[in-house]
Amino acid sequence: MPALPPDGAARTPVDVAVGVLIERDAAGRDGRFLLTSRPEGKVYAGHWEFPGGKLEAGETVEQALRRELREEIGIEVRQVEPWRVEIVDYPHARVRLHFCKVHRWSGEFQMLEGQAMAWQALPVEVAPVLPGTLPVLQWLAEERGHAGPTHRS
Ligand SMILES: Nc1nc2c([nH]c(=O)n2[C@@H]2O[C@H](COP(=O)(O)OP(=O)(O)OP(=O)(O)O)[C@@H](O)[C@H]2O)c(=O)[nH]1
Repeated sequence: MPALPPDGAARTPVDVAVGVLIERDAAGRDGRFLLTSRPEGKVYAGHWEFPGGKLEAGETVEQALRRELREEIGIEVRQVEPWRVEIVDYPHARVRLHFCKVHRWSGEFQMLEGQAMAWQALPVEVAPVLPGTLPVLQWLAEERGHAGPTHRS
């Protein structure tokens, strides 16, 4: 009988679309970015993350991102820029995170799932941050030439 693959390798990743909403200053430079807290009742409740969620059957990353941000924070995304893809192994799931930058959206923010929102710069002040979010803070730090911690430990 063939040996079973180790646990992590056996788990097919779940695709997740994640939006990194970024404000631009008057000179067009990237400024603060939006974090939201995970609502009660979800795994990692209270942890801060970039808003998003799992792709539904047949959806593209962009379609899922538009739907999730409409459902969770009440905005219409106007433009999506695919950025990086990262696989993270959690005890509860293996996820493939499709991080997209979003610079243009419309509508008023509404926290439709009882979350909190916070516009943040580096280092991030809200805590705790979801583990899967930490690489993104590192990428933003590299892009922005930010030295030192990216978040509170
Ligand atoms: N939204 C989001 N999810 C992330 C990030 N980083 C990260 O590891 N994840 C993981 O990706 C998965 C997203 O699932 P979710 O539970 O938010 O998705 P969903 O809104 O479709 O929820 P549901 O399962 O209640 O329908 C979770 O396992 C979450 O831990 C992030 O920055 N943002």
